[in-house]
Amino acid sequence: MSPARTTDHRLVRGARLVLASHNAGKLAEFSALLAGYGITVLSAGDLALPEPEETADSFTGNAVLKAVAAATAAGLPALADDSGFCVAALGGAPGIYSARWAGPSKDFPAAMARIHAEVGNTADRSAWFISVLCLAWPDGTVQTFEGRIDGQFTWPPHGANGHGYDPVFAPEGGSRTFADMTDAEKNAISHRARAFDLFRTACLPQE
Ligand SMILES: O=c1nc[nH]c2c1ncn2[C@H]1C[C@H](O)[C@@H](COP(=O)(O)OP(=O)(O)OP(=O)(O)O)O1
Ligand SMILES: [Mg+2]
Repeated sequence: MSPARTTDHRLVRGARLVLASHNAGKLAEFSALLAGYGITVLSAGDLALPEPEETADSFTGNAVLKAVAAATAAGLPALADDSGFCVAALGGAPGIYSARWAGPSKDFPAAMARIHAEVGNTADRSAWFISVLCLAWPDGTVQTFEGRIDGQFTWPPHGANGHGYDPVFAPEGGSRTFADMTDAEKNAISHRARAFDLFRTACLPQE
C-alpha cells in the first residue's frame, strides 16, 4: 500500500508528521495531544534533523523557521512550536529568549532565579505563556496557530511535574503551578493546548 497522502493541506489518517522539536517536555505533550488521530509521529531526533538557529524576532518567525527547516529536510509535513514565558514586570522577558536564559545546559533553576531577582519587589506578578505552532508542508505552505495562558509568576518554585518554567507559573484562578498539575490538567488549559486546538480544527482528520 502506498503511504497515505495529504489532501488540501489537512493531514489524513495514516499520514506521517515530523515533530520539529528537540525539547523532551514538548514532545511528550504533543504525543498526548496527537493520540487517536491515526497520525504516525516522528521526532526531529528520530530523523537526526539539525536544530536550526532561532534567528527570528518573534514566536511566529521562529516557529516558521523551525517547521520549514524540518519539512524541507524530511520531505514531510512538520509541526514546530516556538514558545516562551513572559513576565509583565520584565516587559515580557524572557519571552522568545526563554530557552536561551536557561543556556545550553538547560539550567531552568538558574533562569527562574534570574526572573525572581529581576522582578524584585515589583507588585505586578502577571505572567503568561505563549505558544505558536507552525505546520509546514514540503510544497512551502505554512499555517500558524497561537495560544496563550495568563496567570502569575510565583516564588519559590514548586511542583515536581512538567518542564521549563512550570514550577513558577500559576494559571489564573488558583495558586497551583503547572508543575503541581498532572499532564492531563496542564494539557486541558495550556498555551500549547490552546494553539493545538486551532491546529486540530484546521489540520487534523475530522472524523
Ligand atoms: O509549557 C511550558 N512549560 C514550561 N516552560 C515552557 C513551556 N513552553 C515553553 N517553555 C519555555 C521553556 C522552553 O525551553 C522555552 C521555549 O523555547 P523554544 O525555543 O520554543 O523551545 P526549545 O528550544 O526548548 O525546543 P525546540 O526549539 O527544539 O522546540 O520556553
Ligand atoms: Mg528552541
